[in-house]
Amino acid sequence: MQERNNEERCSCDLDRPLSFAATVDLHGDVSECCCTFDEMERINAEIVHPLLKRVVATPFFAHFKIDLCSDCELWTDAPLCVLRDCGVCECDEPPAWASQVEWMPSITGPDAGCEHLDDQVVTTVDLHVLEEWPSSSGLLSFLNDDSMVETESNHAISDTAVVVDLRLNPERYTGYNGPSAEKVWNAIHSENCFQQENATDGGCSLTSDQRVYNRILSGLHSSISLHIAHSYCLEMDPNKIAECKTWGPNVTVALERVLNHKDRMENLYVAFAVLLRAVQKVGIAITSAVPTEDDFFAESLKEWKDHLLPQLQNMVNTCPLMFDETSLSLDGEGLGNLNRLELQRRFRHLQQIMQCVGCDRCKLWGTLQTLGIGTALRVLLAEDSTNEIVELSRQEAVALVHTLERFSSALVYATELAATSQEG
Ligand SMILES: Cc1cc2nc3c(=O)[nH]c(=O)nc-3n(C[C@H](O)[C@H](O)[C@H](O)COP(=O)(O)OP(=O)(O)OC[C@H]3O[C@@H](n4cnc5c(N)ncnc54)[C@H](O)[C@@H]3O)c2cc1C
Repeated sequence: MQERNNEERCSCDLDRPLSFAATVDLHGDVSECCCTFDEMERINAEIVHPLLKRVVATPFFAHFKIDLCSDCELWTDAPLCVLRDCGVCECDEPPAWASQVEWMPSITGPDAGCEHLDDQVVTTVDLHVLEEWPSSSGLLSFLNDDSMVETESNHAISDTAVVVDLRLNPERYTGYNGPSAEKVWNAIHSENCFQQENATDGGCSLTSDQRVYNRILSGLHSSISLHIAHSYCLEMDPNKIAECKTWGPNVTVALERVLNHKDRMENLYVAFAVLLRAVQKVGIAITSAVPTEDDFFAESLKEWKDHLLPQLQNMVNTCPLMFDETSLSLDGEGLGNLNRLELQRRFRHLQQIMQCVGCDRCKLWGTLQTLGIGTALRVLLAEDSTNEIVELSRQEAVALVHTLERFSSALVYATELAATSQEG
């Protein structure tokens, strides 16, 4: 990580006395970043979060394609779900663009081979995604020698993949827990994350890139926990099987899982900073991923291009970076030396782990955010010196923006839940 002098440091002069971070004893610069907790919190609350919410509510950014039927290849899974909300609602009315699909699966309606989906199923395929996938060789392919991170653009779309409307499938409490969830989180933290080895000098043996990688995944976990705490089932419906009657915030869950753990909170800030920097850096590619001649996406393009993107670009000029990707450079010092194949291997493993999530709704959001994180690292690790132009597939653009929105919302929820706990 390059040291910045005082002039280069973040100094967004936003006049609002809000500091949730201070209330949970987080002061000064966020680790691995070049911004304080306070600055990051304010920028998110005042600029980024309100605009992101508008962007992800539009049709382009609200649709994501996923294969919920993929099997867990790593172990035999025994999921435990208590709510119907574990399921994913697919689009009842497929969006107009979905009707242009050239390829259709042989079975319409519920897929016989997919036990996860018991709602009415519309097995449509996103033509835009299909178009981008096979032509991904023209993109930054992470499977060739220059590759670093394998992302979805390297994978073929499976026959059982479905388009889902994320607005109908909010990330919230589903009741997924027990050994299945435990095993997934354990695989993420104890196998996929870089493990600390005892350094001879007794110090930290992880390099900066390894620490950032670990922090992003821990930040993802914090974000998921805060979304659960923010939309928790407070009372089950006694008249219906496995349905929730009353939804609301659960402060105890927020405190126990995240707010009382400074490291988990800090890692959420790091994850937010990394994703924000990636979205800033690749803004033009996100614009390019939105079809321009399709009226269905006009609002999506407008919200992104006319509102959020200019603000993000403005922030680059007026407020120095929150995260400096040169600290991740593969040619730099420290973990810059991270082996490209090793990073690729870890992401492939992470994708496999997400296939083992035993609840459809959780799998949807876990998979989307894995792709968002992978895309962010791909963007930040692209070598500027070669003037590499990063292109994003539809899926990557949606996942990247949505993952930033998840982390951004989680920071806001943390503030709200902490305030509620102090009131009580
Ligand atoms: C990918 C994925 C998505 C999920 N999505 C949902 C969902 O949408 N809705 C839902 O209700 N449930 C979801 N779950 C389940 C949920 O995350 C919890 O596993 C479950 O609620 C049980 O929580 P727990 O209290 O046992 O702790 P868990 O959250 O399962 O944590 C397990 C252990 O991980 C460690 N840990 C916790 N937080 C962090 C952190 N931030 N950084 C590092 N280590 C940490 C702690 O040692 C903790 O004991 C998901 C699980 C996974 C794996």
